[in-house]
Amino acid sequence: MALTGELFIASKRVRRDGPGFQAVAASTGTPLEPSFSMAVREDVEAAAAAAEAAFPVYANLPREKRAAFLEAIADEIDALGETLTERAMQESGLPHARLTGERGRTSGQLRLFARELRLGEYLRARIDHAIPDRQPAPKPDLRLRMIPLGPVVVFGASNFPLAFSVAGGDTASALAAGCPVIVKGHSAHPGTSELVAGAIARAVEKTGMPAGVFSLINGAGNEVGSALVSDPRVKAVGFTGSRGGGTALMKLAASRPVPIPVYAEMSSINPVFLLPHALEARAEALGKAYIASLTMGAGQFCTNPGLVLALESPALDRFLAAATEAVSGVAAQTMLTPGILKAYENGVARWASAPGLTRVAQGQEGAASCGRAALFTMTGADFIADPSHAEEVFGAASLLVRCASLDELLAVVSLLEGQLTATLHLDDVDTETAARLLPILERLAGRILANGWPTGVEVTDAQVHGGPFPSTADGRSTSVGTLAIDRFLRPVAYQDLPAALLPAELRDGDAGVPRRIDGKPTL
Ligand SMILES: NC(=O)C1=CN([C@@H]2O[C@H](COP(=O)(O)OP(=O)(O)OC[C@H]3O[C@@H](n4cnc5c(N)ncnc54)[C@H](OP(=O)(O)O)[C@@H]3O)[C@@H](O)[C@H]2O)C=CC1
Ligand SMILES: O=C(O)CCC(=O)C(=O)O
Repeated sequence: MALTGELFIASKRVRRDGPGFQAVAASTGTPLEPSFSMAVREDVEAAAAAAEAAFPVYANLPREKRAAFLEAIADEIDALGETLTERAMQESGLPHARLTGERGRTSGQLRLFARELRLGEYLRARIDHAIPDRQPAPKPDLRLRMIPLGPVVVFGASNFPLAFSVAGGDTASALAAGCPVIVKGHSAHPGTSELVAGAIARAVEKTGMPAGVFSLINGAGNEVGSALVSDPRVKAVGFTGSRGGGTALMKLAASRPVPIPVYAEMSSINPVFLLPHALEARAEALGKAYIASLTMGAGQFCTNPGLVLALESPALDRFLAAATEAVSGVAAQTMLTPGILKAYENGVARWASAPGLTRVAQGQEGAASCGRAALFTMTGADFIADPSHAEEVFGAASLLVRCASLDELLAVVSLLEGQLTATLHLDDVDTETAARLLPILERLAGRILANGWPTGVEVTDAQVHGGPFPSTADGRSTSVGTLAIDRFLRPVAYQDLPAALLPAELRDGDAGVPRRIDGKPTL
């Protein structure tokens, strides 16, 4: 399937003359064909106008039609097979097995949202019947359901070119909610983006969706993304990337005449707690597993274990020895972009020159495009003196904080910012310590794990991939799992409306969706 380098406006390919840009092979820096069009202001305008025109039609389609559309996108992505995986490998430098898995995750989550639409639970349908003779005043008839917000802008993420990009979780959940999507493609993988956009455009045609339900816009610099977030027709934003980028978009969205929500997933260091008995029982195995999680995908996961906390003990020395040995054997790995590599190297250099931090191990040297894993330690007391070292270093570098007591460990935790995850390694005998930590971790993070590692987010109904700022912009939400649909919905109540005007799910009789009627759950 030949790439054309075109944009997609209202599901149609559009070429822009003028300066374009090329992707580069992540491992060699060699430019890749073709040249990609850069969007101009009128493309933003056209995409927003088309999304706005499509919205009332798309939002009011029967849920089954939207479900069939999502499944058609999934089928088209699966059909791209190796063509998609190979281009994503070239552009991202990520390995084949990882991208094959990510392709399956991408089509799988589209199908999961199709199921969510059929279930209809997300509508939160509620009916409170009128009580005309209630004293001292009659009770009105009230009925509630969730409706879509309107056009959504999604920023593709560099580190998940499939599952968090053009047809990733943000797009799948927004389309499921009934919102047209305009994707701002990531400049690191324009070919991958074009292949996936082509799949969506074919699904639009096959299932008869309004064309404006999807656009893909590329453009370097911040101009195109900022113009999209500022457009009055856009009603919400999904973003995965840097803290700087996410907070800039939050400010922009909040300063619009009509502010809109930005669901940005930004930085997280995912603290891991090695509780004493678990550490004593399996220090070496934990040390090895830690480094495997840390270095997966060159550490370019927002869920990677960037901070480990434990109490001083001989078992901690055994853990560190195993982790040190494992890091030393890790080959350098290609990083996503030269910019991300440079930011990683700067972060490691910052840690290496900071008083109180010791670099205890580093991975093997590699090619110029590769990042070297690195492991640092410091004491709890030094961390408390300068908690700025808790800033995310995006890549395979991690910091082990050796604490003199549980109180010191708790003092370190109190200095941490909001996190996507917190992990406990524990045995039965550690339960009391874990119970002390748990309420603190609930306030800190969106997902709490026991005896596992945070990388690799399962896409399910009960997943939360979110957390307090700065891990995300809004800790009340998740960007993975079916609850992600909530970000793009809002409730509307209908008071005393005639049945003929009510949406089908709110009429009396069997509506085929779970509802709460006069306080009682049905179905
Ligand atoms: N926590 C996480 O999940 C992730 C964190 N990162 C962090 O981000 C760093 C850079 O990676 P990258 O993926 O390029 O992330 P960025 O945040 O730099 O960029 C992500 C997207 O947002 C756009 N963007 C960024 N800032 C603005 C702005 N101020 N206004 C409008 N649009 C903006 C970019 O557009 P354009 O390219 O056109 O500028 C790009 O499309 C990494 O080194 C890492 O620290 C990266 C990926 C995931
Ligand atoms: O660990 C995962 O599967 C997801 C990680 C993620 O969301 C990210 O790195 O941006």
